[in-house]
Amino acid sequence: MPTGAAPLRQFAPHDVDELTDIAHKILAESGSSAARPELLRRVATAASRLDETILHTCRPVDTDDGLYVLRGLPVDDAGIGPTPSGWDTAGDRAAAWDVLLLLLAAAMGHPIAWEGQQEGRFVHNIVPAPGHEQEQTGASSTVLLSPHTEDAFHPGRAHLLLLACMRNHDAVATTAASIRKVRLAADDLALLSRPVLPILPDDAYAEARTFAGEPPKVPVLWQTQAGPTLRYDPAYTPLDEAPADYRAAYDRLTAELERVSVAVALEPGDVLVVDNDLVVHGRVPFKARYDGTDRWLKRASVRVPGRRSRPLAEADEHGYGQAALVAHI
Ligand SMILES: O=C(O)CCC(=O)C(=O)O
Ligand SMILES: [Fe+2]
Repeated sequence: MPTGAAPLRQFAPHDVDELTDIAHKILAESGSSAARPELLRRVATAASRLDETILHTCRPVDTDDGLYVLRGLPVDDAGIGPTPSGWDTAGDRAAAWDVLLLLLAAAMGHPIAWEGQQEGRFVHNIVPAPGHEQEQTGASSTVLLSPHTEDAFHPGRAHLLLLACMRNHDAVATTAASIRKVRLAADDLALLSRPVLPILPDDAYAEARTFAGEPPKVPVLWQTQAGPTLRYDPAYTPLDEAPADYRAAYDRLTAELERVSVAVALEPGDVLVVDNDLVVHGRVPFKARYDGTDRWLKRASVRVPGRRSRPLAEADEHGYGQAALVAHI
């Protein structure tokens, strides 16, 4: 089974019909999947009336894997048209899936967007883009996208990340590693729970990268009643500024995350739901085709109201001037 060790949650056929019918209806009423307030309101109303069995399938992660795959929703490969050559040309392509993903997101919490990323869209298109092959962003391909917490630099980052697969002919895997499977010595846990280094904004946020304020130092690990959570993005963490013992502990965490990492090769219609407090995700390297048949994911981010999985001190962080737009429902 290509999803590796990811727990699979299958939608029943009549749940699939309900979700796709609602998505098409909302899209027809709204004319476009661009998330205007009216569309978000329609999605919220529809999400609040979803069938109990759908809500049960979309329940929070309930294993130490920290993730699951939703399966059963259809993708019409011919109908969605060619894979766009970049997020900026995606526009309304596969728009019914934008609505579908928002509907699932709204069933789990509040969908969020970022003013500074993909023009404030609530559903991002993740496709390999010419000229970006080597970046540490979703647009890359030839490099390993190293494991990271999504939007780790920001206190308003998502609690859940939803990755929906439109197309993946080469079965390119998303990687995922859960902190709940990691084994570390008590000394390492203690050291990594101290605020020693900042996490800087990633390359997807051009404006935040020029922010003048002092970068806040943040802990990598945090203990909650349910177990540890993490905030980790080595590609944007200035590790050479830390003392040697801290760096060594960080390296041991990295090695452990590698040890427990699973590869999830999404199939069209799969929706990978990742708990962003438990799991770091990445992507294996691949060769982009640039012929309209490339791998194509859609991504939504969710905040879960009332969750206590993070240090209270995060409330004082400036977030590098970036604001999360929350679709309050
Ligand atoms: O391409 C993937 O599988 C994951 C990319 C990624 O890190 C993201 O979309 O946040
Ligand atoms: Fe990511």
